[in-house]
Amino acid sequence: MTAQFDRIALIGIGLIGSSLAHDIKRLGLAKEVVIATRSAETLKRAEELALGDRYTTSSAEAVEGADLVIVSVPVGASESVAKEIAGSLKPGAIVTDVGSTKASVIAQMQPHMPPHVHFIPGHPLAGTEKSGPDAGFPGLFEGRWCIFTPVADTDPAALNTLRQFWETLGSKVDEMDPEHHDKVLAIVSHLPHIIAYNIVGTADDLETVTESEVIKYSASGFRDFTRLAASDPTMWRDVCLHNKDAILEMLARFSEDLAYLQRAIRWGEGDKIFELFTRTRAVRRSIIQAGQDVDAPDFGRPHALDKKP
Ligand SMILES: NC(=O)C1=CN([C@@H]2O[C@H](COP(=O)(O)OP(=O)(O)OC[C@H]3O[C@@H](n4cnc5c(N)ncnc54)[C@H](O)[C@@H]3O)[C@@H](O)[C@H]2O)C=CC1
Ligand SMILES: O=C(O)C(=O)Cc1ccc(O)cc1
Repeated sequence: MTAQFDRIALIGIGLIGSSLAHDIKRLGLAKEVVIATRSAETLKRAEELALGDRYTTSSAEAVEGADLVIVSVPVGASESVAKEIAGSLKPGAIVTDVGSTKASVIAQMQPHMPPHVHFIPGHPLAGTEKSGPDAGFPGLFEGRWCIFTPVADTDPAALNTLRQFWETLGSKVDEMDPEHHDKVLAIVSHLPHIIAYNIVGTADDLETVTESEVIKYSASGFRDFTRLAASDPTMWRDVCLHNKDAILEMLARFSEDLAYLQRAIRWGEGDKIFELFTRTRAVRRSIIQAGQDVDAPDFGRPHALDKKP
């Protein structure tokens, strides 16, 4: 297969950047891959893992002559990266990102993008709780959604090129407006992580009361939460701060529904409890029927929220 790109620059080489590097190499998608990351230590590790062809701690240097630039850094670092690369981007380059929140990333990056490049925000709905260059692996994006949230007047040819790139990695591509993306992801991804961080934090506080029995007897339900709660603190702090409105809206709704369940338990209203648990069981069945692998990290159908009243 002939390389789709002459030079790809990967800015940030953690779980997502390194998974992209593995796939780009495996599938021969670029003649050259240039890797940039802030810390010299991470860069050295990326080189040891032979993730690219050239390595630099300067994002500006990395993007020189690149026809595709993929920014894979915590969303709070988007503006500083955009500022750093803006003056070095090649005319006609496609600049994309993989951030878990979209409206904030657009607000941080778009103002710095020169008119001669194609800025196309994106978000692969694929990942794990691990981070850093050792965490990446080939095939992470296979069978997963990648959502684009294009800005006004996006060049259809550039959009198509980026779509082909993700499809070559095995992803299914969808488009949404950024605000809708942020609402959907708040409920299907951000809230589950926040709930996990919270319940594991509560259990940890209770450790002294329960004499370490929380950890000793942790059953699979709790263990599932600890996986999510082991996710990268910087990345998830940034998600919370950069999707604040949608997360607070969903948390308010969640708290209301929790209060309903709490009340039903207090008053012994078994019918209400049974009805809710039956309804939620059906959700998992419909995810399986839709062809989603529910045992792997996944987010179900991107438009699930549309069905809510
Ligand atoms: N972890 C996951 O499961 C998923 C993460 N994402 C998004 O992908 C992005 C990257 O996440 P991960 O790869 O998991 O994080 P990570 O923590 O594994 O890697 C982040 C990388 O960015 C680098 N970095 C941080 N600030 C930088 C800066 N100013 N300039 C250059 N490099 C910088 C770090 O050195 C590191 O190499 C985040 O925006 C996250 O929201 C999207 C889908 C899934
Ligand atoms: O590990 C998991 O279960 C995840 O949820 C991974 C993940 C985290 C953040 C994203 O924006 C997309 C995927």
